[in-house]
Amino acid sequence: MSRVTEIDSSRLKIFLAFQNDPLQFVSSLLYDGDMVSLRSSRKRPAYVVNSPEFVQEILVGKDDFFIKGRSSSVLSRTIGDGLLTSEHEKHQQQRNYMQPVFYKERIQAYAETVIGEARAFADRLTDGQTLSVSDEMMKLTLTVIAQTMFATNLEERKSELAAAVNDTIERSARTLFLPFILPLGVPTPGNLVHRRAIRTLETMIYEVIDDAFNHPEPYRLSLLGLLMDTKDAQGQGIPSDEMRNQMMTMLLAGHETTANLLTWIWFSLAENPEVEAKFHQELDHMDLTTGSAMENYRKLSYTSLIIQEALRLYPPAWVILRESEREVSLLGETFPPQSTFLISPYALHRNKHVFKDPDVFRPERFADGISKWPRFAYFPFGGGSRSCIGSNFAMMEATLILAVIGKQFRFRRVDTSSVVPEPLISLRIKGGLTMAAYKHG
Ligand code: HEM
Repeated sequence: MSRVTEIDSSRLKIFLAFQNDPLQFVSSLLYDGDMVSLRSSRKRPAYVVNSPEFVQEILVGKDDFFIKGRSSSVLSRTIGDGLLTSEHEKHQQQRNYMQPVFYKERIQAYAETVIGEARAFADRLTDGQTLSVSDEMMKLTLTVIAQTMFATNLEERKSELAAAVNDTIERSARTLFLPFILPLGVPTPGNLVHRRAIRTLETMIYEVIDDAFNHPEPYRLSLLGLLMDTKDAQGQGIPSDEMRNQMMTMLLAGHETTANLLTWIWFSLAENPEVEAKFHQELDHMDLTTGSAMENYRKLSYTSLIIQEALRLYPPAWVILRESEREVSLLGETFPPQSTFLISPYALHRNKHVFKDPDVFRPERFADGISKWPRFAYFPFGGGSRSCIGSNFAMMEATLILAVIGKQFRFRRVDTSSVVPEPLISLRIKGGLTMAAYKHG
């Protein structure tokens, strides 16, 4: 019997349902079969993948049959050919030269920066202050990325650059699932906003690259320093437009994801006082001002469970897209070239047959590890050759930011409006999240 089922609806209805509410759409198909065909065009069929086995086959087993396809074309309008968007040998080559930025020793040094920035943020907060937690987390993670990856202090340009990153992400997300992609050169209002945002980011990036060539020493241990030192077999260095692409990649991939995750966590802690109490109990027993940042990070075991649970319920990368380049056989089923596969961690992480009470925020479910679930039932950082290169960095960053701020403050919502997830490039809270900060301890 085929493991591919066909959805019982017209193409137009499917298209509209997806456009209207992508999360609801993918979730509604979760129990309709291991792989659900969307009855899209015969030439370019599309499928929603529901079974961890198929996910593993696509991301790992048969990964060389697939490219990122549409998601790459949309993002490359901003990033160019960077690690997130490049394909084939070029991707492999870029992954090899970028990997050392994420070596353990480097992460240790970044951890000190994270602690410093989180502490500066907490020191500025006052008891009873109302703030946009979503905006503040964006600015905080942007500062961290700029310091660790580009050895650059953004200071007063933080808000402008955060807004520019936001614009590029919003414009890219709005384009991702449109029936056709209008070239960026067409002067629609949306494209003009997008182009302006790219210019803002590029100006900062090229200023930093110029400065790094003139005064290399301060940049030596950053991504930029690594890019400047990298040579190919012929002794050729990386051209500055490729450096620009990799820096743009880090701005887009490495800051919004973590900021959204943190925002979801502050929301979840406020909604789940028992979890919040255990979180504070862990922090009360720790002195984050002594010992190395990395040592402290390793001791924050309950905080780490909270993060894993938030990554389950609110995975920033809510969808992973793949397109087959040629005919491919997956677990005995054959799919034609140019088939699109929609893999949604958001939907799969809520499978009631895998996770008991899937909608409940319960960090303890991770206490004895994840090996009790099928592989790829839980995969917030993707998998295979395209898995997240920054996953260790992200876990360290989120843990230390939560701990440093959580040691002094708790947050409460200031209104009762419902919190709605918004699936852009990464999963946000629609309209942001405003909360009040209260000092404790
Ligand atoms: C909670 C935070 C994060 C989450 C949930 C996340 C998730 C992901 C996922 C699922 C992928 C794979 C996408 C695919 O297969 O199509 C990915 C790729 C990537 N991520 Fe992350 N990410 C996070 C943070 C970061 C950070 C902090 C950085 C950099 C400092 C980063 C850099 C990248 C890059 C460069 C890629 C592309 C890797 C490649 O294709 O070789 N991410 N991320």
